[in-house]
Amino acid sequence: MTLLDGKKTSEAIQQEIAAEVAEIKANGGKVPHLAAILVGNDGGSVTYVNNKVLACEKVGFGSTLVRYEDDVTEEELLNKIQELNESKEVDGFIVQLPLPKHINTQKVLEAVDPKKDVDGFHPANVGRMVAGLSSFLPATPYGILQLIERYNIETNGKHCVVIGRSNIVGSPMSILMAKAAYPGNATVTLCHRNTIDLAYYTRQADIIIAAVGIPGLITADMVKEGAVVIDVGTTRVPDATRKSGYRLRGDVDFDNVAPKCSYITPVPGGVGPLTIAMLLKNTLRAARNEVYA
Ligand SMILES: Nc1nc(=O)c2c([nH]1)NC[C@@H]1CN(c3ccc(C(=O)N[C@@H](CCC(=O)O)C(=O)O)cc3)C=[N+]21
Repeated sequence: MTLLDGKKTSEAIQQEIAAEVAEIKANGGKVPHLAAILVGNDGGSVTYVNNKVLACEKVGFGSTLVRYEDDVTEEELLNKIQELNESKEVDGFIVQLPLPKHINTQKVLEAVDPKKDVDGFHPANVGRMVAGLSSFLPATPYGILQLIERYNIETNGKHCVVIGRSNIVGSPMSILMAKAAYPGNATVTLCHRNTIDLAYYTRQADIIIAAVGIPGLITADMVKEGAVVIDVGTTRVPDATRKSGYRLRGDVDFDNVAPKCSYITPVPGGVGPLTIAMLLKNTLRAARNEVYA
């Protein structure tokens, strides 16, 4: 069993990005700049956004964090998005999800200029991805592709079972793994909450990608010997022995599943860190105008 070390892979990617930033600086060019909009004080969201901002500093990007209280109006958010769309300084930006209930998330995501949509959530980028055109790939699926590629994991003709159909992970992942490309060329099954007998599918899987947010959903009896298991879940569960009061748990029962696997991602230290690295990569691509050239 080989651990897919997301931390190490993420650091390698961030070093590559830092080297490119140094080159941009040496040539007197503009340093890439990422902005993030964060609404509310939820501990998880605050941590993730802070990690993104810290990662920007580490690779030499500029960064801006725009914070609002939970009672921000949709209009205020849309005005800020307009300002960021027009900003000469900001190359790409994200609106951290989830947003409060009184805000129409789809309307907000559609207000982002697709050229600055480094989360890849705008329908224009989703459509371009599906059509096989150059687009911003959502950071988590993009990170999973990087892990597969950098560990030289075979995907051609393999049966890949994706669990979870979210717009940000499961759905795009299923599309990307079926594409005529590497990583890709897999036979893909997309399972979700309406799937009858999930284990029937997972037991046939060469590659399992679990992205549902149910801790420990995937147990050892559901996994074929030698399978590749990628765990996207990062659910906070109470843990009195930790200073923070919680710990992160994945969708996979790691201790019992890992011995059966050829490759497996840990949680934390698996897919999560890649999400940050690929957000930076997308920001670099935005700054270079690579996607909509
Ligand atoms: N507009 C938007 N874009 C996102 O990309 C986005 C979002 N909203 N909303 C929430 C989810 C979740 N997400 C994670 C990012 C990093 C880790 C990550 O780095 N996790 C570390 C642990 C971090 C910790 O200690 O909490 C790990 O797994 O090792 C996890 C989850 C991005 N998301």
